[in-house]
Amino acid sequence: MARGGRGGGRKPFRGKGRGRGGGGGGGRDTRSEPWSTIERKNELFESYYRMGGFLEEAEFEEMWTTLQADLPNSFRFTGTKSDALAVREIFKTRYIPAIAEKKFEGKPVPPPEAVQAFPDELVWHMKTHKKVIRRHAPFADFQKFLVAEAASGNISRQEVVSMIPPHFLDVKPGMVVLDMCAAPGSKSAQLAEMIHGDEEERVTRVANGESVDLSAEGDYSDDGRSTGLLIANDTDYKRAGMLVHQVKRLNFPNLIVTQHDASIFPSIELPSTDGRKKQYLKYDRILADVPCSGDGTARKNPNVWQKWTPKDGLGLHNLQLRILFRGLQMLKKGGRLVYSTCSMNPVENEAVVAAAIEACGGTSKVQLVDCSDHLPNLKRKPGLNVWKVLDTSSVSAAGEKTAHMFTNWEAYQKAKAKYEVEEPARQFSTKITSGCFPPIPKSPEERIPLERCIRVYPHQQDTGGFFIAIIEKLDDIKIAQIQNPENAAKAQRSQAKATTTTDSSIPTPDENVIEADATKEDADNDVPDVAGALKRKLEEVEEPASLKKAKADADAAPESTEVQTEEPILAANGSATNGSNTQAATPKDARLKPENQSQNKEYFEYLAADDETVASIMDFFGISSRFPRDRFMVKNKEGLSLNKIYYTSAFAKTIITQNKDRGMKFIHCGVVMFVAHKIKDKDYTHAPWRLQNEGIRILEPWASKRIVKCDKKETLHQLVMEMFPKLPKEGPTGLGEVGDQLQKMDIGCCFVRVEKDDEQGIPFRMVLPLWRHPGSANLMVDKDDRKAMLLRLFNEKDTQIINHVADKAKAEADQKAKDEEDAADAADVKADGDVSDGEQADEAMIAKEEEGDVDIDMDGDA
Ligand SMILES: C[S@@+](CC[C@H](N)C(=O)[O-])C[C@H]1O[C@@H](n2cnc3c(N)ncnc32)[C@H](O)[C@@H]1O
Repeated sequence: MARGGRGGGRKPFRGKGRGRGGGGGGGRDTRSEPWSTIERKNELFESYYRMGGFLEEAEFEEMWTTLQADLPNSFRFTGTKSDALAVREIFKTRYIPAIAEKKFEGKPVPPPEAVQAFPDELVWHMKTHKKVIRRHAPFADFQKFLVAEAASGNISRQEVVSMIPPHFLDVKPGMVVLDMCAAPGSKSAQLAEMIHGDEEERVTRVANGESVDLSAEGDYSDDGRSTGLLIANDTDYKRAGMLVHQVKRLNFPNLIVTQHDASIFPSIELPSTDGRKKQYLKYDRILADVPCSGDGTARKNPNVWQKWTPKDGLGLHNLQLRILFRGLQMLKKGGRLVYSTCSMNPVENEAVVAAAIEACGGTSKVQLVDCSDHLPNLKRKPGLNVWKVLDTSSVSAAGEKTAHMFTNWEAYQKAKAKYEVEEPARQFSTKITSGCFPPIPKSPEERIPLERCIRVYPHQQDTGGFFIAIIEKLDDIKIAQIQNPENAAKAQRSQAKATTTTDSSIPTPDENVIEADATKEDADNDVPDVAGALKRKLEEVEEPASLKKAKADADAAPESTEVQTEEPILAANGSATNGSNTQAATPKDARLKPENQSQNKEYFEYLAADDETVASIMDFFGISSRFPRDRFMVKNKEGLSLNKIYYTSAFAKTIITQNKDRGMKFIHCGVVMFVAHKIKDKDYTHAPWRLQNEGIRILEPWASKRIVKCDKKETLHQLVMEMFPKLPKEGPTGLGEVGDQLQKMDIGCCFVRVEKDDEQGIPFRMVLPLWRHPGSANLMVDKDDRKAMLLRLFNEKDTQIINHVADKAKAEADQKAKDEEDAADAADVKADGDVSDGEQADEAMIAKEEEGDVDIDMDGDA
């Protein structure tokens, strides 16, 4: 990835305020109690999974014990494969042997281990107890490395199971990918890496005039650059903000972030090819990592233990179905969609997949892909073909709840209808639809092979629980109306009533109903043995085979109705046309108007290809004319190059330009490439713009001027450790080969190139921006990133960064304070008030300087 120089980049996301790291979007962790004190018990939750036919008894016990245990920490090495492998190697050779030697209370301490499910040892987990980590130096060192590399973006802490779905999407560079529910963005990051591929290496070779196969392993036809695009979307305002924060650090110009309800995700318009007919974007790959109850995250989420009810899953089924269906609509023919949840509940999983396939017109239109040979080391279980639906009912909102387990739709309807006659006040969930139950195929050919879905249970490889379905689109699908459960409930009631009066085989409530005292309060406190009650009393509602068969035909008809061929959800004038889910979508949501964008609008204005500012920057750095000049963008309404200039891929530009006035909520796009450097005397340089860590690697292969080579590791060490080292006009600089080159260079920004050098222990190529001042030079890398570089490259943990300018400023401030002190009555004046906070003053000043907010002293000599 175009990560600026492997040391730089913006202040990265440090995980604060994160939701579940790629886990579910359902109940979030809002705990105030310490996790260790949370009682990992919920009778209803346990009963459902114990008795629902998921696992054999012995295996269930193993699964349940694992689910109650803490989750190991896990992380993956990120970025392009070669960079990720290089950082992994540092980690393996430097930290693992030291940890492996340690003993705690006489026993060997388990070191971090590579997770075998993933290739190339790029994913690791660690089960070591905090107590041990705190007490042992090798762990503390490793922890420091982990934190520094996570901050620099070379390591991403992510749950193991959350890393699985992108692996099954089979993304290639050049593909157009939509991540429908993307926040906080850990899977988007994986997808971006896949779309990016080994772009940098190819671009460098193309720029050097080498002949390169630009179609091998993906589409790199844009002079070695990947032509693909990732659209990462989330409907939630706050979480979308987190998503932007997370993806910004990827420095990926082929990325757009949107904020829409995925179930009515707008159709994105493409430029017309014949001048008349409108065309809409279809995706090669779609990830639908939908909001879910998150019961697979129980190992780190107390809400699951404290609040789980069957209504969580039932309440989400319809939204999940609508999101999946919309995804399938927008998928290209031949394209692949991965549907995933961090729930183990079939109502949110197999039921959603089956209902969506039926709504699409069956397995001739969309089909589950058998991926049993992919990620062969991933332990998994097949998807379910049979399951039960658990519901609770009560006679009043706060009243005692009764649990019911239904095996099919008819049984549910009959039981409910009977209650309506005998106990009308009893309330069932309004969310149960026929789609919550296992599908009944009309014929063997139409059977949906749900066993191709993938279930990952916690005990299999010491993770959370997860579900993945890989779906391929075989043919175009018509738009269907997916019923809203509230509306469906009315229809169900009348239908069920009719059935009640004619069907003598209706079981009595006693046969159907689990008379468990599972009141909400009880579930939280001293719950009676519901599992026991279930075992003793449960007689699931099964219909006689004859009745089942007689009804199969009627039942197999999808509850959706085909209404018309596909039309865009968002028309050119911003008003909604008929979408897949017009019943369920509020018209207000769908009818986005262009004006809606005026509030909190992000502006994306592209500069003309012959923009004078861009031309002067290109000239200053000697950028080849092959580098595209029409992809630079600014983010102000007037389209002026004032402070920052961003760069996007060609396709991102096409999408933004074509759709920004159609009501699309684009909330992020573009990698910051240049920042205006506000200097006192602009005559010093004709391009007072700074290169940015974020975009530097995109530009550097095409540059022929302002390049400084750093060949020696000790010079690199000095540049990293010292901010604003002196650069005398002549004579020895003390900055090695870099100083010699800088002496001959005018004021302004330049590229510092550091080539990979195994002998010297430089594990990968780096490109860093440096500002050459009149009397000093400074790498434009912030303090934290400098520290991370010192640790990564030189194994230095505690080296202090020297800041010559700040030291000078502090010395001056100290002097001023002292002068004031001398001048004042020594007994009354405390002179260190304002100026004693040297560190703070330094930080503020450097931060301002790095942001370009202050005028730099052009004599900048330290
Ligand atoms: C399971 S989380 C996604 C995790 C994410 N894929 C990752 O790996 O970091 C589900 C996300 O769906 C979002 N969401 C909920 N309802 C949505 C909707 N109707 N449309 C789009 N996103 C939605 C939630 O805000 C939440 O961020």
